[in-house]
Amino acid sequence: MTIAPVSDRSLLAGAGRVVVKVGSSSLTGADGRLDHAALRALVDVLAARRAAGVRVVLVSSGAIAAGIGPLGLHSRPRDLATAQAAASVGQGLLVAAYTEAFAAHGLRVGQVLLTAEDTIRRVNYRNARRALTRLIELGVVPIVNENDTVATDEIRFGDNDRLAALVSNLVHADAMVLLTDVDALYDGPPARGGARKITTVSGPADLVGVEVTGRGASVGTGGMVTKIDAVAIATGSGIPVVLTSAALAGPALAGDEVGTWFTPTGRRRSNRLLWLAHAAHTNGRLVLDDGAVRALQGGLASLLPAGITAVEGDFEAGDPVEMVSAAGTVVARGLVSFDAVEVPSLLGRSTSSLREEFGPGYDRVVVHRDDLVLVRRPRR
Ligand SMILES: Nc1ncnc2c1ncn2[C@@H]1O[C@H](COP(=O)(O)OP(=O)(O)O)[C@@H](O)[C@H]1O
Ligand SMILES: N[C@@H](CCC(=O)OP(=O)(O)O)C(=O)O
Repeated sequence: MTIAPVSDRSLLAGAGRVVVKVGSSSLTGADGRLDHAALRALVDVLAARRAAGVRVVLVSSGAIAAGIGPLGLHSRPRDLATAQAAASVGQGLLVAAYTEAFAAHGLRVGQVLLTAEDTIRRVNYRNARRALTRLIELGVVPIVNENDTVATDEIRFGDNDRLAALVSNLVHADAMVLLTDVDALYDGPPARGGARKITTVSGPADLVGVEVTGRGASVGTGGMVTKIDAVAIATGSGIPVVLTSAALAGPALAGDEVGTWFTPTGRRRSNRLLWLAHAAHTNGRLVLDDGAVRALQGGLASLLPAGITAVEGDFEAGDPVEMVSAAGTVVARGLVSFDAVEVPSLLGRSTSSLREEFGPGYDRVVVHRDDLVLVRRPRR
């Protein structure tokens, strides 16, 4: 007797915990303002999944879009300060709309605002994880967004796609669903015409030749590029992803054959430093000698002062920095334990000579291995 192959997507139908991310483009009308009917339609679908026993965490964009109308703006603000002001006004309205729509189904929501830093600093990370876990246990639907008002240009997600991938990892989601304004990934920007739909992606090799652009809808940010980055983070840590349109959220969550299905490529792993591995911005660079590069790539070593040949940038202890080889290849990212001004006097020195000269406290590692993540360049 032959057993019919079980579609991977059946995983979704039986998932216990799912992170759903909805983009600004799916929540706004042609005028760029919040589309309440679209929001309610999404909530109806999510509430039905909750009723079926699935714990849903919603990562929702739309704060800036929701602030456009009330502030009398005509389009999405380009400068950071006005975008932050719009997010400040819009986030309250967005969550009020969700609170009302979920309440119609007898469900409570909880607002969770995160910054990129919350996903790398150990204390913040643990806090965020604890709070999200408790909300889920209490039967609340967490509604997550980036804390736009305090996020700085230097360290921010900017789009919610990667944030959703990190949240998926944080809450140990069984699957992540990315909802946008196209029904699937295509082999080129669909607006151009002639592009073909891709139904399954089993690994990076399936993306070779696929053209994705960073320009999305006028209210969205990051286009398909940040979604593919988010997919790499999630699938690389064992979480399958479905990418489809908000209109197909119901079938997607039920495990039907809609959108693009991305199969996991890696295993679940320690996740605190995931964002650091994929961060666009670091505050400085440490140049390493060959021995230090080999030691870090071995996977067990911390970075000692003796392996550093040069320091670049202006950082403080606790900031994210890149570690590069003599040829300039990024080997790792990590949280540094000295200020930039302190490092030059440590260069090339053994920890015992540092202790003798500067006293205890200066014999510590420059980047501890618990605060360090190796960088493997994505193949595009
Ligand atoms: N290869 C591709 N396949 C599908 N969509 C693509 C592709 N390349 C670019 N896009 C664009 O990405 C857009 C979605 O990104 P974005 O506007 O940032 O959405 P969201 O607000 O949902 O995050 C789509 O509207 C589409 O035009
Ligand atoms: N935090 C921002 C999200 C930025 C954004 O537009 O993201 P997305 O639509 O998901 O590409 C907001 O709520 O407006």
